[in-house]
Amino acid sequence: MRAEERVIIALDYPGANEAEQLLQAWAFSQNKPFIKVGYQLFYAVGPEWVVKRKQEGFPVFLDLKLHDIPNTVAKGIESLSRFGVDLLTIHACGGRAMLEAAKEACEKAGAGTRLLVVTQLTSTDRKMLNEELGIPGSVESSVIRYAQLAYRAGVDGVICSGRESGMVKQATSNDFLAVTPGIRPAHAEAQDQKRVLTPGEAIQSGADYLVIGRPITRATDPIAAFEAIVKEIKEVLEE
Ligand SMILES: O=C(O)c1cc(=O)[nH]c(=O)n1[C@@H]1O[C@H](COP(=O)(O)O)[C@@H](O)[C@H]1O
Repeated sequence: MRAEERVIIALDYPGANEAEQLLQAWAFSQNKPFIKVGYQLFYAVGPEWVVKRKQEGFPVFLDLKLHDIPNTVAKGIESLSRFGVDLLTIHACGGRAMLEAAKEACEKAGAGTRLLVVTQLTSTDRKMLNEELGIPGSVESSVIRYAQLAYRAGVDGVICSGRESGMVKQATSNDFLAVTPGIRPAHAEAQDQKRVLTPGEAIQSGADYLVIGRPITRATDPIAAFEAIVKEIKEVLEE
């Protein structure tokens, strides 16, 4: 996979105008970047906008992080799979029956959509895990536990921080996708993220894709920021 294909730009914008302004840069390019549409944009623009981006050639990650009883999640995935996006997300803490039902629904749709499982959010640190959520042990051990559960349920991969991607691969399989948010170029502020790595570090640790939002979308020159990240990844891949 080329360096530019490993970056997923999180289009966390309030509406279509802001998102389209960024995507304009690739209007005539054959190599469109991977984009992620999350709650904020999806609830504002709806499915048609997402389907249109797919038709234009953008690989799309529709990140709605479903979490409910197995039947409800499976029916939700059934509806979402019709959009023909590349990636969808559900939460690991829904448990094995939920994960299996979601995967079955995704496969049944036959659109080739891959299903990812959110382990522990990258905004979670050990103190929060232990004291607020009441889950004992380290964040890493919880991520690995969820990743193994997800792997056994037959989904395609997990969302975890770059700090855990190598461990996830070791505990599951090298083909099991590790998609990592919480990416911050050196010296950038972590903001609400707790488990952060630089783009180069995340790739080095075995991440397949990096999800990056504000370091690109809030940069004074978002395209230059995207290109600098791609350059950093390239350097690591060529090492
Ligand atoms: O599922 C995700 O993409 C996700 C999981 C997670 O654990 N942490 C996380 O930050 N994300 C998403 O990744 C993006 C990170 O954005 P920035 O912090 O702006 O780079 C956001 O769109 C989050 O919703």
